[in-house]
Amino acid sequence: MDALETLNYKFADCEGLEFVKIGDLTLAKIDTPLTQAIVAVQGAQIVEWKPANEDQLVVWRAKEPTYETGKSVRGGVPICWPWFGNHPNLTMAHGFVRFKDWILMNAQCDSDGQMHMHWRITDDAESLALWPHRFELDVIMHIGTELRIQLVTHNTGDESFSITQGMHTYLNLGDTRSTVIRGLEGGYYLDKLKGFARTPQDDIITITGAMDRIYFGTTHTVEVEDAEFNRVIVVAKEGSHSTVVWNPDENVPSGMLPEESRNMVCVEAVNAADDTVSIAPGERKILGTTISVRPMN
Ligand SMILES: O=P(O)(O)OC[C@H]1O[C@H](O)[C@H](O)[C@@H](O)[C@@H]1O
Repeated sequence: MDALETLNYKFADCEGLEFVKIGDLTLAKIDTPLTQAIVAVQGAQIVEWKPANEDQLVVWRAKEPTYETGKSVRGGVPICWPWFGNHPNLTMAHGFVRFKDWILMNAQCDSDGQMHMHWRITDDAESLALWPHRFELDVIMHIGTELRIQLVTHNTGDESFSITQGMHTYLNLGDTRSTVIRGLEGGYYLDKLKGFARTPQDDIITITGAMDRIYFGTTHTVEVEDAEFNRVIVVAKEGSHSTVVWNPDENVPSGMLPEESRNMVCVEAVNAADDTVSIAPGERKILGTTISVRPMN
Protein backbone atom coordinates (compact mmCIF):
# COMPACT_ATOMS: atom_id res chain seq x y z
CA MET A 1 0.00 0.00 0.00
CA ASP A 2 1.30 3.47 -0.76
CA ALA A 3 0.86 6.41 1.67
CA LEU A 4 -2.45 7.48 0.09
CA GLU A 5 -3.95 3.98 0.24
CA THR A 6 -2.77 3.60 3.83
CA LEU A 7 -4.53 6.80 4.89
CA ASN A 8 -7.75 5.82 3.10
CA TYR A 9 -7.59 2.37 4.70
CA LYS A 10 -6.78 3.65 8.20
CA PHE A 11 -9.59 6.24 8.20
CA ALA A 12 -12.11 4.28 6.13
CA ASP A 13 -14.67 4.44 8.98
CA CYS A 14 -14.52 8.21 9.15
CA GLU A 15 -17.51 9.28 7.08
CA GLY A 16 -17.07 12.44 5.02
CA LEU A 17 -13.28 12.04 4.81
CA GLU A 18 -11.34 10.93 1.75
CA PHE A 19 -7.68 11.29 0.83
CA VAL A 20 -6.71 12.28 -2.71
CA LYS A 21 -3.54 13.28 -4.46
CA ILE A 22 -3.14 16.53 -6.42
CA GLY A 23 0.29 17.26 -7.87
CA ASP A 24 2.85 16.20 -5.27
CA LEU A 25 0.52 16.59 -2.31
CA THR A 26 -1.80 14.29 -0.38
CA LEU A 27 -4.98 16.11 0.60
CA ALA A 28 -7.77 15.21 3.03
CA LYS A 29 -11.11 16.16 1.43
CA ILE A 30 -13.86 16.73 3.97
CA ASP A 31 -17.47 16.86 2.91
CA THR A 32 -20.12 16.48 5.63
CA PRO A 33 -23.62 17.92 6.25
CA LEU A 34 -21.93 20.74 8.23
CA THR A 35 -18.83 21.64 6.31
CA GLN A 36 -16.53 21.35 3.31
CA ALA A 37 -12.77 21.61 3.69
CA ILE A 38 -9.46 20.49 2.27
CA VAL A 39 -6.45 19.83 4.50
CA ALA A 40 -2.96 19.08 3.15
CA VAL A 41 -0.80 16.47 4.87
CA GLN A 42 2.13 18.75 4.07
CA GLY A 43 2.09 21.40 6.77
CA ALA A 44 -1.17 20.14 8.35
CA GLN A 45 -2.46 23.04 6.29
CA ILE A 46 -6.11 23.88 5.94
CA VAL A 47 -6.21 24.66 2.20
CA GLU A 48 -9.84 25.87 2.04
CA TRP A 49 -12.90 25.85 4.31
CA LYS A 50 -16.53 26.84 4.47
CA PRO A 51 -19.63 25.84 6.40
CA ALA A 52 -21.86 23.72 4.13
CA ASN A 53 -24.57 26.42 3.99
CA GLU A 54 -22.23 29.16 2.68
CA ASP A 55 -22.06 29.59 -1.10
CA GLN A 56 -18.54 31.03 -1.03
CA LEU A 57 -15.39 29.77 0.65
CA VAL A 58 -14.68 31.50 3.96
CA VAL A 59 -11.03 30.49 4.08
CA TRP A 60 -9.66 31.51 0.68
CA ARG A 61 -7.58 29.47 -1.73
CA ALA A 62 -5.92 30.76 -4.91
CA LYS A 63 -7.69 29.79 -8.16
CA GLU A 64 -4.67 28.07 -9.65
CA PRO A 65 -2.32 27.14 -6.83
CA THR A 66 0.58 24.74 -7.22
CA TYR A 67 0.53 21.57 -5.13
CA GLU A 68 4.25 21.10 -4.70
CA THR A 69 6.54 19.51 -2.16
CA GLY A 70 8.37 22.20 -0.19
CA LYS A 71 5.91 24.98 -1.07
CA SER A 72 2.74 26.03 0.81
CA VAL A 73 -0.42 25.94 -1.23
CA ARG A 74 -1.31 29.61 -1.73
CA GLY A 75 -4.22 30.19 0.62
CA GLY A 76 -5.81 28.38 3.53
CA VAL A 77 -4.11 28.44 6.92
CA PRO A 78 -0.38 27.71 6.68
CA ILE A 79 1.16 27.00 10.09
CA CYS A 80 4.22 29.18 10.67
CA TRP A 81 6.60 27.80 13.32
CA PRO A 82 9.10 28.11 15.11
CA TRP A 83 9.63 31.54 13.61
CA PHE A 84 7.21 33.92 11.98
CA GLY A 85 8.46 36.12 9.13
CA ASN A 86 12.06 36.27 8.02
CA HIS A 87 14.89 34.41 9.72
CA PRO A 88 18.12 36.35 10.49
CA ASN A 89 20.32 33.78 8.63
CA LEU A 90 18.13 31.41 6.63
CA THR A 91 16.20 32.35 3.51
CA MET A 92 13.24 30.28 4.70
CA ALA A 93 10.38 32.56 5.84
CA HIS A 94 7.80 31.46 8.43
CA GLY A 95 9.69 28.40 9.73
CA PHE A 96 9.91 24.87 8.39
CA VAL A 97 6.85 22.96 9.62
CA ARG A 98 4.65 24.15 6.74
CA PHE A 99 6.88 22.11 4.42
CA LYS A 100 6.91 18.88 6.47
CA ASP A 101 4.58 15.94 6.09
CA TRP A 102 2.59 15.61 9.32
CA ILE A 103 1.24 12.40 10.85
CA LEU A 104 -2.51 12.18 11.20
CA MET A 105 -2.82 10.70 14.70
CA ASN A 106 -6.59 10.61 14.67
CA ALA A 107 -9.62 11.74 12.67
CA GLN A 108 -13.18 11.45 13.85
CA CYS A 109 -16.48 12.66 12.46
CA ASP A 110 -19.40 13.30 14.83
CA SER A 111 -22.86 12.16 13.77
CA ASP A 112 -23.84 15.79 12.99
CA GLY A 113 -20.88 16.19 10.57
CA GLN A 114 -18.30 17.95 12.74
CA MET A 115 -14.80 16.67 11.89
CA HIS A 116 -11.97 16.48 14.41
CA MET A 117 -8.37 15.93 13.36
CA HIS A 118 -5.17 15.58 15.34
CA TRP A 119 -1.87 16.02 13.49
CA ARG A 120 1.65 15.69 14.91
CA ILE A 121 5.31 16.15 14.07
CA THR A 122 8.39 15.88 16.26
CA ASP A 123 11.98 17.01 15.90
CA ASP A 124 14.22 15.03 13.54
CA ALA A 125 17.72 15.38 12.09
CA GLU A 126 16.49 17.86 9.47
CA SER A 127 14.67 20.07 12.01
CA LEU A 128 17.57 19.95 14.47
CA ALA A 129 19.92 21.20 11.72
CA LEU A 130 17.65 24.22 11.19
CA TRP A 131 16.59 24.80 14.80
CA PRO A 132 18.44 22.97 17.59
CA HIS A 133 15.61 22.10 19.96
CA ARG A 134 13.57 19.00 20.80
CA PHE A 135 9.82 19.36 20.41
CA GLU A 136 6.50 17.67 19.82
CA LEU A 137 4.07 19.79 17.86
CA ASP A 138 0.36 19.03 17.63
CA VAL A 139 -2.32 20.63 15.51
CA ILE A 140 -5.87 20.02 16.66
CA MET A 141 -8.62 20.92 14.19
CA HIS A 142 -12.38 21.10 14.79
CA ILE A 143 -13.97 21.60 11.40
CA GLY A 144 -17.69 22.33 11.26
CA THR A 145 -19.86 25.47 11.10
CA GLU A 146 -16.80 27.07 12.72
CA LEU A 147 -13.16 26.30 12.06
CA ARG A 148 -11.08 25.96 15.21
CA ILE A 149 -7.35 25.26 15.03
CA GLN A 150 -4.97 24.88 17.96
CA LEU A 151 -1.21 24.61 17.65
CA VAL A 152 0.27 23.02 20.76
CA THR A 153 4.03 23.32 21.31
CA HIS A 154 5.52 20.83 23.75
CA ASN A 155 9.13 21.35 24.76
CA THR A 156 10.48 17.81 25.06
CA GLY A 157 14.10 18.91 25.52
CA ASP A 158 15.90 19.93 28.68
CA GLU A 159 16.39 23.63 27.93
CA SER A 160 13.90 26.46 27.49
CA PHE A 161 13.35 27.79 23.99
CA SER A 162 11.66 30.82 22.48
CA ILE A 163 9.48 30.88 19.39
CA THR A 164 7.45 33.15 17.20
CA GLN A 165 4.61 31.54 15.26
CA GLY A 166 1.41 32.15 13.33
CA MET A 167 -1.77 30.85 11.77
CA HIS A 168 -1.48 32.52 8.39
CA THR A 169 -5.24 32.68 7.71
CA TYR A 170 -6.39 33.78 4.23
CA LEU A 171 -9.99 35.06 4.19
CA ASN A 172 -12.18 35.04 1.09
CA LEU A 173 -13.77 38.41 0.25
CA GLY A 174 -16.26 39.56 -2.38
CA ASP A 175 -14.23 42.75 -2.81
CA THR A 176 -11.51 44.30 -0.64
CA ARG A 177 -12.71 47.78 -1.68
CA SER A 178 -16.00 47.31 0.18
CA THR A 179 -14.50 45.53 3.19
CA VAL A 180 -13.71 46.98 6.61
CA ILE A 181 -11.77 45.34 9.43
CA ARG A 182 -12.88 46.12 12.99
CA GLY A 183 -11.16 45.36 16.27
CA LEU A 184 -7.60 46.55 15.70
CA GLU A 185 -8.25 50.29 15.97
CA GLY A 186 -6.92 52.25 18.93
CA GLY A 187 -3.48 50.61 18.93
CA TYR A 188 -0.44 50.67 16.69
CA TYR A 189 1.25 48.50 14.10
CA LEU A 190 4.69 47.96 12.62
CA ASP A 191 4.49 48.69 8.89
CA LYS A 192 6.65 46.15 7.04
CA LEU A 193 6.23 48.15 3.81
CA LYS A 194 7.79 51.22 5.49
CA GLY A 195 10.81 49.66 7.20
CA PHE A 196 8.70 48.49 10.17
CA ALA A 197 7.75 52.08 11.10
CA ARG A 198 5.59 52.21 14.23
CA THR A 199 2.26 53.66 13.06
CA PRO A 200 -0.91 54.45 15.04
CA GLN A 201 -4.19 52.83 13.96
CA ASP A 202 -6.84 55.33 15.06
CA ASP A 203 -9.76 54.16 12.97
CA ILE A 204 -11.18 50.90 11.59
CA ILE A 205 -9.13 49.46 8.71
CA THR A 206 -9.99 49.81 5.05
CA ILE A 207 -8.01 48.00 2.36
CA THR A 208 -6.89 50.58 -0.19
CA GLY A 209 -3.66 49.00 -1.44
CA ALA A 210 -0.81 46.76 -0.36
CA MET A 211 -0.56 46.28 3.40
CA ASP A 212 1.74 44.17 5.55
CA ARG A 213 1.31 45.07 9.21
CA ILE A 214 1.88 43.59 12.65
CA TYR A 215 -0.62 44.96 15.19
CA PHE A 216 0.49 44.74 18.83
CA GLY A 217 -1.37 44.28 22.08
CA THR A 218 -4.22 42.63 20.19
CA THR A 219 -5.60 39.63 22.04
CA HIS A 220 -9.20 40.17 21.02
CA THR A 221 -11.51 39.14 18.20
CA VAL A 222 -11.35 40.83 14.79
CA GLU A 223 -14.37 41.23 12.52
CA VAL A 224 -14.04 41.47 8.74
CA GLU A 225 -17.15 43.03 7.22
CA ASP A 226 -17.54 42.13 3.56
CA ALA A 227 -20.38 44.16 1.99
CA GLU A 228 -20.11 42.39 -1.38
CA PHE A 229 -20.81 38.93 0.10
CA ASN A 230 -23.02 40.50 2.81
CA ARG A 231 -21.28 38.69 5.62
CA VAL A 232 -18.94 39.18 8.56
CA ILE A 233 -16.00 36.82 9.07
CA VAL A 234 -15.01 36.66 12.72
CA VAL A 235 -11.43 35.76 13.68
CA ALA A 236 -11.05 34.88 17.37
CA LYS A 237 -7.82 33.69 18.95
CA GLU A 238 -5.99 32.43 22.02
CA GLY A 239 -2.37 32.67 23.12
CA SER A 240 -1.62 35.52 20.72
CA HIS A 241 -0.80 39.17 21.46
CA SER A 242 -0.20 40.26 17.89
CA THR A 243 -2.19 40.16 14.67
CA VAL A 244 -0.90 40.39 11.10
CA VAL A 245 -3.00 41.99 8.37
CA TRP A 246 -1.66 41.38 4.87
CA ASN A 247 -2.79 42.10 1.35
CA PRO A 248 -0.17 42.15 -1.42
CA ASP A 249 -2.23 44.24 -3.91
CA GLU A 250 -0.56 43.82 -7.32
CA ASN A 251 2.79 42.60 -5.90
CA VAL A 252 1.42 39.11 -5.60
CA PRO A 253 3.63 36.26 -4.42
CA SER A 254 3.92 32.94 -6.29
CA GLY A 255 0.78 30.87 -6.75
CA MET A 256 -1.58 33.82 -7.03
CA LEU A 257 -2.88 36.00 -9.89
CA PRO A 258 -2.64 39.82 -9.53
CA GLU A 259 -6.44 40.29 -9.76
CA GLU A 260 -6.96 37.80 -6.93
CA SER A 261 -5.75 40.22 -4.26
CA ARG A 262 -9.13 41.99 -4.60
CA ASN A 263 -10.71 38.84 -3.13
CA MET A 264 -8.56 38.08 -0.10
CA VAL A 265 -7.05 39.46 3.03
CA CYS A 266 -4.98 37.68 5.64
CA VAL A 267 -5.89 38.26 9.28
CA GLU A 268 -3.43 36.17 11.21
CA ALA A 269 -3.34 35.13 14.86
CA VAL A 270 0.39 35.31 15.55
CA ASN A 271 3.16 35.74 18.04
CA ALA A 272 5.43 37.96 15.93
CA ALA A 273 8.40 40.32 16.41
CA ASP A 274 8.66 41.12 20.18
CA ASP A 275 5.62 38.99 20.97
CA THR A 276 7.76 35.90 21.55
CA VAL A 277 6.70 32.82 23.49
CA SER A 278 9.10 31.16 25.90
CA ILE A 279 8.54 27.48 26.70
CA ALA A 280 10.25 25.69 29.60
CA PRO A 281 11.30 22.02 29.44
CA GLY A 282 8.23 19.80 29.71
CA GLU A 283 5.87 22.75 29.20
CA ARG A 284 3.13 23.01 26.55
CA LYS A 285 1.76 26.28 25.10
CA ILE A 286 -1.17 26.84 22.77
CA LEU A 287 -1.75 29.25 19.91
CA GLY A 288 -5.29 29.02 18.61
CA THR A 289 -7.69 30.63 16.19
CA THR A 290 -11.40 30.20 15.52
CA ILE A 291 -12.98 31.43 12.28
CA SER A 292 -16.73 31.84 11.99
CA VAL A 293 -19.12 33.70 9.70
CA ARG A 294 -22.48 35.46 10.05
CA PRO A 295 -24.71 37.50 7.75
CA MET A 296 -23.99 41.23 7.76
CA ASN A 297 -27.61 42.36 7.93
O1 LIG B 1 4.82 33.92 0.54
P1 LIG B 1 4.84 33.50 1.98
O2 LIG B 1 6.17 33.06 2.49
O3 LIG B 1 3.77 32.47 2.26
O4 LIG B 1 4.47 34.77 2.85
C1 LIG B 1 3.35 35.54 2.58
C2 LIG B 1 3.29 36.76 3.51
O5 LIG B 1 3.19 36.33 4.83
C3 LIG B 1 3.03 37.35 5.85
O6 LIG B 1 1.75 37.84 5.95
C4 LIG B 1 4.08 38.40 5.78
O7 LIG B 1 3.81 39.48 6.63
C5 LIG B 1 4.28 38.86 4.35
O8 LIG B 1 5.39 39.73 4.31
C6 LIG B 1 4.48 37.69 3.41
O9 LIG B 1 4.65 38.13 2.09
